Amino acid sequence: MSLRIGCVADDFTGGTDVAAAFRRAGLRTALVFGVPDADTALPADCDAAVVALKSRSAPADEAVADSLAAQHWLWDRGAAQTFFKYCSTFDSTPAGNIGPVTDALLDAAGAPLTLACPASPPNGRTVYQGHLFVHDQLLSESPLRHHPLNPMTDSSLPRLLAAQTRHRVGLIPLATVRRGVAAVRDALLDRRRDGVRHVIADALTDEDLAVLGAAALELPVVTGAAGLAEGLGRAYPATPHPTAEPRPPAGRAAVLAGSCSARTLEQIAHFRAAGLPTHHLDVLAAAVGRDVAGEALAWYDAQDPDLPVLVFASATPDELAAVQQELGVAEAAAQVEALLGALAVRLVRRGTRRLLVAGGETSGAVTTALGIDAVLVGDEIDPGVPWTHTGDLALMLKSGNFGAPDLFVRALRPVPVKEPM
Ligand SMILES: Nc1ncnc2c1ncn2[C@@H]1O[C@H](COP(=O)(O)OP(=O)(O)OP(=O)(O)O)[C@@H](O)[C@H]1O
Ligand SMILES: O=C(O)[C@@H](O)C(=O)CO
Repeated sequence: MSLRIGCVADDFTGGTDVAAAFRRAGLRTALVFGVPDADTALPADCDAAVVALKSRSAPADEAVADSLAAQHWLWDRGAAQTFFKYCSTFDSTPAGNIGPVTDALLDAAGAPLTLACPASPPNGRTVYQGHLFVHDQLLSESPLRHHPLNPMTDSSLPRLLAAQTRHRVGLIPLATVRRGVAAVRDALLDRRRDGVRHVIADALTDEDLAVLGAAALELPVVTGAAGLAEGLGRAYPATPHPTAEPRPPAGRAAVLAGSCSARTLEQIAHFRAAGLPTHHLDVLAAAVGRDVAGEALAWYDAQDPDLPVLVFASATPDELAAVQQELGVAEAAAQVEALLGALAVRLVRRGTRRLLVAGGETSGAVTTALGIDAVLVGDEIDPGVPWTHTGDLALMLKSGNFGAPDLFVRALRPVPVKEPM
């Protein structure tokens, strides 16, 4: 069976988030890491595939080239429709690549226009009169105004997008969305007659996104975050799947954390408070040649194999600043990513079968070190945080701020071993 929908996501954990949304909508979904090639094999019998790139902060020409390569690969596997997934907080700058990538995907598809909506109501992201809200605050008044890479100081999506494309940008307001699918389709035709290429739509709820998804079913290119992906996925007629869903295997369980976000730090504290074993990686010691990975492995070998373990480099803002001051930001990140990647390989060799990785960059380092290029998306444990499967390994890639504080403990509970009949 060939794919029905293909998705290009601009980062790894965003890819995981959107893949979970397609699966929630009833589509059997694969997640592919990095630009795939002819040898990249998809799990059998998938309706949707998400190619997760690392293009969010990349220069526009590089992001365009990678996104087009992914789109062609997805077309070759039957995906007639392309969904471009960016962050629900529209992370980008005036020199950003959301506009250029969307224009390139539209040009390649020969499509006149696209529907765009980054709303993700379960995460508090809504769009009203073209303005993006984060919970009860405008984007530009939310903590995202201080984002280290892309400070978001404007909430107007039409203005943000107009700065990134030479084409016309328009809006479908909430009143039209609330009139239903036919009204949105009519509005799309009107905007097309007016020469608009990027049609931003308001949405406050999952029901609004279901209306938009149904109205966008025939568009070759649709863009947004996980909310619209789920709406679109629900508009596809259900198909039966002969292949059984994989379950997380029994076997040792471990967390590798490189994310320093507040939520990850809470999750680590919760794991420790639950009495489960944790081990801290000393990044400065690794930088001066101490065998920090070897020490971590010796620690792992000494633990009760029935308990999940957690190995972390994650640091508080003050600790992080001190390490970065000593090593430089890039060198510090490279040390951490090399350590966690090498550890992932050695833990899996020693029998870890459920591996939870915290952090987008960290996830990239771990999947690369493990040589994993595609996984099948399985049970979602918290919104946007599913188990994924490859061979006899279950992998969970967690975005820094995703998941409840007790996620690590809940996700890594022992898997009941089936009684023999
Ligand atoms: N102790 C440390 N010292 C210096 N750098 C660290 C340390 N711990 C982690 N890092 C670096 O911090 C960065 C964390 O980014 P990562 O993307 O993994 O997490 P995140 O930003 O919380 O997640 P997301 O991208 O999903 O929001 C990584 O590059 C990691 O190598
Ligand atoms: O859309 C979101 O907020 C997330 O999937 C994400 O992209 C976080 O980096």
